[in-house]
Amino acid sequence: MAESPLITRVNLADRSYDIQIGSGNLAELSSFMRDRCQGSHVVIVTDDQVDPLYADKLGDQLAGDEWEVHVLVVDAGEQSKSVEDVHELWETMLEEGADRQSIVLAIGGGVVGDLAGFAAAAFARGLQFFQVPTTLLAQVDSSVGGKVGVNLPGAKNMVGAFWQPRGVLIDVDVLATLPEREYWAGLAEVVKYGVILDAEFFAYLEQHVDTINARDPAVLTYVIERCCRLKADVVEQDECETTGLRAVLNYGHTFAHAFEAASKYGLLLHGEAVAIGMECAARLAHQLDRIDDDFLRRQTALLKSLHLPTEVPEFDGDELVRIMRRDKKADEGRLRFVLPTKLGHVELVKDVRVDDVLAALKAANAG
Ligand SMILES: NC(=O)c1ccc[n+]([C@@H]2O[C@H](COP(=O)([O-])OP(=O)(O)OC[C@H]3O[C@@H](n4cnc5c(N)ncnc54)[C@H](O)[C@@H]3O)[C@@H](O)[C@H]2O)c1
Ligand SMILES: O=C(O)C(=O)C[C@@H](O)[C@H](O)[C@H](O)COP(=O)(O)O
Ligand SMILES: [Zn+2]
Repeated sequence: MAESPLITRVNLADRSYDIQIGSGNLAELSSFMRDRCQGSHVVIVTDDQVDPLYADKLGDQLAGDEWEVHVLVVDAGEQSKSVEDVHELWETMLEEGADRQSIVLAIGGGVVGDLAGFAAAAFARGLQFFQVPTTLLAQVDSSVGGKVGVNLPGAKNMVGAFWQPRGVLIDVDVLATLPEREYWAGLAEVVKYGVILDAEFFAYLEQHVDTINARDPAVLTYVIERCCRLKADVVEQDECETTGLRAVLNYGHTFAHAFEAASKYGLLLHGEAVAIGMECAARLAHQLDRIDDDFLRRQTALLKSLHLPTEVPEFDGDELVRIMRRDKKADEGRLRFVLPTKLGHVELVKDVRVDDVLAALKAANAG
């Protein structure tokens, strides 16, 4: 018999919600939603790869349980996280009769979650929203915490909102169909959680590399639950990144977002960019005498053992720095980076010198 799902709660006053993690629990989607929202009109947003695998059947499940269902399908991939795509979603939602009582349900990876969440946040000034994340990255990170939005060509996630879901339903079974590259990319955010918040979890990852690479369901369930809990603890204390605490979740992302925008979102997956970004951030911290050789060695080794890249592709360093100045953490154009001091602890560091950033980019490739 399947084990009962785990539930972890994100406590945010009247915006609190459950993250349910289980195996085979997508069968309970209808009751999961019914217990947590008003209304009966559901707009499912998914992509053209997840639709035939999961969203189509989940739509049938909901329709069979007396929900009125519309399924909106975008092209798979980062290019769909655009102003044009969200505009098209809004137009279609209007045509399909969506109103303030409608519910937006994202079924897919982080692209679908961020896009659908932003469509929900702004349509009629805010619709109820649920997440069914189907990539590892979305299960450990993007479906939790309420950051939703789209990219501009020159700046990642530049237009968006904080809009919490009513609930997040995670079924680890769906990871069985995830292509290897996408699975590995999700592991970058997993490693991030160990580095920024939990040295013991980092050591657990080091000790379980083989079972993680084999997608062992019990190990994955533990990993997903731990990441969701670590993220929820941060989000509960700084929901809208106002005190600076939430910025710790951005470790490696100042570099990562610059790589993604510089390559027009077409070269690296987000998780791959984060892995390289963490390597660069660690190199930067090492240059600034904030971490020792052992930290650097362990982070690089773990990333590599999980099939993640650590070398920076051919980019113009000055162009990367220009993009980094638009990072949402930048302070009037002055660069700020999340840098570690030891495994399990990072800090937001201001006034980092451009020469040090350029040197870190070079050092990532020298190691
Ligand atoms: N909001 C946040 O807090 C947050 C956090 C981290 C990342 N993100 C964002 O998430 C995005 C990346 O998300 P992603 O890595 O999930 O990429 P993605 O959404 O593009 O999904 C990756 C690919 O896997 C396919 N796929 C999804 N589930 C599948 C399954 N179960 N089986 C087979 N194929 C499947 C998709 O069709 C897609 O082609 C980026 O835009 C990033 O900025 C947001
Ligand atoms: O939830 C957060 O906060 C994060 O920073 C998580 C990141 O993994 C994620 O990529 C996020 O979308 C980055 O946000 P941004 O504000 O830097 O665009
Ligand atoms: Zn990320």
